[in-house]
Amino acid sequence: MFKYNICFLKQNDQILLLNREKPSWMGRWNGVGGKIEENESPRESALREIEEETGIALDSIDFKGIVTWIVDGKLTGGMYAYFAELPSDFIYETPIKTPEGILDWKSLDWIMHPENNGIADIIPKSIHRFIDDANCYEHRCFYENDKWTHDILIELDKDMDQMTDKEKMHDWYFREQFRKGHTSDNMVFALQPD
Ligand SMILES: Nc1nc2c([nH]c(=O)n2[C@H]2C[C@H](O)[C@@H](COP(=O)(O)OP(=O)(O)OP(=O)(O)O)O2)c(=O)[nH]1
Repeated sequence: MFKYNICFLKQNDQILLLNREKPSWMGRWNGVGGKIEENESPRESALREIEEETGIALDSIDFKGIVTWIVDGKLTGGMYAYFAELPSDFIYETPIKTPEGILDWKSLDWIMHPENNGIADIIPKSIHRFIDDANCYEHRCFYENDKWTHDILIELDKDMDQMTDKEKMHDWYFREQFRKGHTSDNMVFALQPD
């Protein structure tokens, strides 16, 4: 249903980030990830994107929920979020220049620094949920006139990750969020068809 995934790989107190060569977040640091291809589940897509962008082949990765974008009151899209902790003795030397951008390990202190303007908005706000919280959330990010305004956190059911059927996932998302009162008649859904 959502078209993208975003993945955070952690080792000790560092996260592997990509300084992006192209939009979105061009020139800024973000997780690795990309577009979900047809006939691919969000998880399969995340594992493929990680391998394509970093060369790291993982067997397992944790689903952490979704990040959605509400732009001028419209739900315009979103991405599935994944997290993996790499063993302390895994050697991955950076920086690495790739066609997607520069890969480098960034410390959590650097990521969380209040004066850091070089990073995708959601990361300092949500990275600790991805790392430390066993629950899954929708991280709903609100933008007005191209500017971030605020975000809200809504707990999700981990089962969402098991749904490979896009229509089922779509129905489930809207039913769950309505049930919990997290959508309202004046919230407009403007997701583009797959
Ligand atoms: N489209 C979009 N992607 C976003 C936003 N915020 C954000 O973190 N992302 C993430 C999701 C993906 O991990 C990444 C965008 O992926 P991409 O367009 O490079 O997809 P891709 O690697 O499959 O690229 P390509 O094959 O089409 O060149 O950025 C946003 O506001 N819009």
